[in-house]
Amino acid sequence: MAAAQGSSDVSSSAKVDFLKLQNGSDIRGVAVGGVEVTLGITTAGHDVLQFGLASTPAMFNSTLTEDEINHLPVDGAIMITASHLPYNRNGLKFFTSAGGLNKADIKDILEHASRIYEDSSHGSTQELEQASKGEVSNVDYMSIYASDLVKAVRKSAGNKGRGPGPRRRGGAVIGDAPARQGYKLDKVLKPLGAITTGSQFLEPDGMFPNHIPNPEDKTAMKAITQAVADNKADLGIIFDTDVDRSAAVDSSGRELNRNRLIALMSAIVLEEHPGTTIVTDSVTSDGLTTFIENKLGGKHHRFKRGYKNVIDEAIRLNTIGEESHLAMETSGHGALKENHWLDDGAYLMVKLLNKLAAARILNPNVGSKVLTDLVEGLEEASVTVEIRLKIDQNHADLKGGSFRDYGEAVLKHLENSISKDEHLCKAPKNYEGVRVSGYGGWFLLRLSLHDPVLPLNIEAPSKDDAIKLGLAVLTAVSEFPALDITALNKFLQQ
Ligand SMILES: O=P(O)(O)OC[C@H]1O[C@H](O)[C@H](O)[C@@H](O)[C@@H]1O
Repeated sequence: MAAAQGSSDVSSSAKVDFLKLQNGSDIRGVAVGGVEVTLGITTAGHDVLQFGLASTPAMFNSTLTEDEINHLPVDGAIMITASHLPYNRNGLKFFTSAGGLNKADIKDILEHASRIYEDSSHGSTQELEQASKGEVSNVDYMSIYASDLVKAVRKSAGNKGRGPGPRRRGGAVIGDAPARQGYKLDKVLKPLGAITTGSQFLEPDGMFPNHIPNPEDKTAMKAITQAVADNKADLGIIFDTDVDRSAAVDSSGRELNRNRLIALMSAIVLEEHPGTTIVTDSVTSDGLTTFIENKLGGKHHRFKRGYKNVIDEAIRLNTIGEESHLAMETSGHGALKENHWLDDGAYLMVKLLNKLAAARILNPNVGSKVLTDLVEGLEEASVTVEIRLKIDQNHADLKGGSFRDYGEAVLKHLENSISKDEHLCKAPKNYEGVRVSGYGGWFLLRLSLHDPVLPLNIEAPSKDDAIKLGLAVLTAVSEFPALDITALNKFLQQ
């Protein structure tokens, strides 16, 4: 199993000796990992609360919820999920009340686990079960968590009526919960008075038969947009598998994801915290910066790719006296200071529902246009592409070095080459890769966080301009034979 990273920087030692833990999982975790995790924990003498099918943000929340009857809060939580990755992958996310564990903590856990395994007698499952000392209880935590979300939205609506309960145009909030987290719709949206008829793919199915469970995926967004249109709904909401990412669609079918969702969240957060800094990943658009800084009066800090990087940077800014309340990636990961810096797709959607609920107090007929209006003025490029260039790790040109070194060499060469081009200008502030403006648009070439890949993002006002930017990259990278430039050539020849 791969260990997935969470989001905190609590010291490793504080977390080793969990007293009472719980585990929950997305749909594939139920089938694969839950039993083994529980057995491992009880064998070590600790009690386990099993939540069954759960979401990542809920698992973290269970470390904070005060509920003596249900033995809450727990000391630590483990979520079994591989998010949007295929059904045959799995991973673990670990939480304490201080947030998710970071890379160093996880390395520590893995080293501990490996030592314990080596020292153990490698007993059979039956022997382990017999040795088991901790107690296992089942708790329906998702109901507790969902009712807290409902309370949060009701509070925003001044506790009047049932909440946003969209009624215009047939009054529906449509959910597309890629076959995994749909059950939550009934527990959150229905009590708020929303009609959820037309919601789709709600039956848990770990094979993900309908589309990749990823709000960045075009097919996924098309599916929810179609459902909104078919049902004349006010709002569509879509999550990834473990609900730490989300996106929305307004009643006119306009997608509220990627830069647009960051713009929308920034508008909401900057109303509450004027002038605050919004931290985002590196592939956000120039239009987003203009929108945050000129229209909303905030500060845009474009940092690195990776939700953990973005969250940690926002936390760091606060510690050095720069106020930041929102850290968000174009992938749909978003964390708010008010929500313990947890990347929580459900909480982002609650913030949107809050906005809708508050607007309905003034005008009961108002729909999701309230949200769309908040991103009015966000400039968007006509052409937006991401092209991923693979590095062949076995190629002789690597000369035995790592793909990272090779990628760095490509980037260095690109940087030199663009400095000689009068049409191009290097971004004055940039935290990863090479970001360049020119021809009314920009490109960013960087190393992938995990893979032997150099992702290239290009945004431009026209295909011609995008091609000019792409050609500037091609000229520099063609000198590196271990780099597969097929995808770039294909784009340039289209
Ligand atoms: O660097 P890339 O290959 O584009 O991957 C970047 C992505 O990696 C993971 O999925 C992280 O969870 C995301 O936060 C990040 O955006």
